[in-house]
Amino acid sequence: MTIHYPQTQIQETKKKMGCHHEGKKSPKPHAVCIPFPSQGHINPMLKLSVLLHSKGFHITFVNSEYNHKRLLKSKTPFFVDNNFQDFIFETIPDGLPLIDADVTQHIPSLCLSTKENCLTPFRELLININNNNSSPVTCIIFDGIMTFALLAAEEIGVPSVSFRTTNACSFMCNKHLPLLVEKRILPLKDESDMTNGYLDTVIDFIPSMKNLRLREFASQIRTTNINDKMLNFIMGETERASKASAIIFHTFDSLEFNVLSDLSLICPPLYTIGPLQLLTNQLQEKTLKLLRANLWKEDEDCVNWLNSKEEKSVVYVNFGSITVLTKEQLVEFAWGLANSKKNFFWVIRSDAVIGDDSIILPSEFVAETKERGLISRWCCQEQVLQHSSIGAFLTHCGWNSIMESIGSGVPMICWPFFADQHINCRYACDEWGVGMEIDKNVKRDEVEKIIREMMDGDKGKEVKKKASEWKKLAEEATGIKGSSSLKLDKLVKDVLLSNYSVNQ
Ligand SMILES: O=c1ccn([C@@H]2O[C@H](COP(=O)(O)OP(=O)(O)O[C@H]3O[C@H](CO)[C@@H](O)[C@H](O)[C@H]3O)[C@@H](O)[C@H]2O)c(=O)[nH]1
Repeated sequence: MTIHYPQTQIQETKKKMGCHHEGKKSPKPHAVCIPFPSQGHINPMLKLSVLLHSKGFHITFVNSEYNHKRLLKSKTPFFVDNNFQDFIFETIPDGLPLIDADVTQHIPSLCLSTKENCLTPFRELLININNNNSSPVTCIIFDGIMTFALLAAEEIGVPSVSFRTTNACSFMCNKHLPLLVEKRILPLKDESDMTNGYLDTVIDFIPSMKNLRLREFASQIRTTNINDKMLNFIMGETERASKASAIIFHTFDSLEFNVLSDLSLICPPLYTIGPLQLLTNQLQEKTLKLLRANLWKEDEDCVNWLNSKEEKSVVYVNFGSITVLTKEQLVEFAWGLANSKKNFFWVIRSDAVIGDDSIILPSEFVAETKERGLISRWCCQEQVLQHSSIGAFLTHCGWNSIMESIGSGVPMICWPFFADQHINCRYACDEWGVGMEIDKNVKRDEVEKIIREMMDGDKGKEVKKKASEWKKLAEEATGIKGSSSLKLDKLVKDVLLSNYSVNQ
């Protein structure tokens, strides 16, 4: 797939920029950062933006109108009354009908809508910035699945960097989807392939990734239709990422060394910058360091409750911002937690259960666990994972959750839900040794058993040891001379300032 840059559009955009930035003296380099408009993408982009701000960049951070309203409503500390110098929030529409509810938008619709509808308002925004702002745009950092931004960057003549908020392994899998199609492994022959063992087909031709199974690839590719929109969306966005000036992965070198080496042969320059929270934690400027963007309102402080619990005695349960559970799954998890007899802190989003507005947990469960269980709607996950009372994290394996857990040395119980979470789970459990997997078809007995094993068993001991080893490596990567810190500096110097210095 090739991108065609319409020359007339490039000229048109430049014409609309009354004052071209070429030759203009720029007081500060100006990075426009545009995340995919969902929580798991906004968080890492915000952290990266804060880091760039600390390196002297003026930042414009572009949210969708829908999310901006929610961020104001959720009263996330420091977001509402932000008046940070040179850190500006702007909005563009995401193209979906506006709804008046704090819910996860339908992700496939959001993917297709941003692709179709966001270029025009984004282009207008860039023109406005360049016409009205004393520091014109000098680079664009766009979410890895928002490649329409490449075109806008080309039109205004600045470098553009793709920021993958998932890991290098999942990108490597996506890169090889066309080969799976060519080998007729995809699409599925018919619906029965979903259940007849076909998804266990071994895929042994992906560089540096051994013994993969088809089910570990992005779940959206499980289709019988070669023209399926999401299959083509993923292949298209992955292919177009190669047109960027560089690609950033939210990871660190030692974690994905082999895959990164092989990817570097077929991609633009790669920059591994993570775990991001370990880098932002080192910043001096407190306000920006604490800048967060919660789409859901945080519940009352859970820290007091955690403070009352013994060290490493609490199982933290959180399935991120997109996962939805059936009522049956919710109840199985509930009884698994109750029967394990361990302390637990469980976050259940207000829109996390299918077909139900309110959370319905059996009253016997509530009575049984009231002394040792806390349930909340949303929390500050980073803070929770760093709390000394947390002994394990029952997670859906969203990549941020894994990076936050690894950075805090917390072992994981893995229950992947969709997208890249299957490959994340596979690597967390089999390659890095920091996780134990729960069967998709969740049953209370298994939940109880795996929690006990993790908290008290021999396998649990091994996994905890690995988790603290990886924490050390993550700290090394983010130390002053660590690979992630050096890569961030190199990205700034070699890519993000390349246009800026030309203008000086
Ligand atoms: O109560 C909560 C729940 C979540 N979070 C934060 O929200 C983010 C959630 O991100 P993630 O763990 O990656 O889960 P998702 O929201 O599901 O993330 C989406 O985006 C990720 C990055 O692209 C992908 O890896 C996932 O598969 C995809 O579902 C993390 O930073 C959490 O710290 C909170 O602060 N409080």
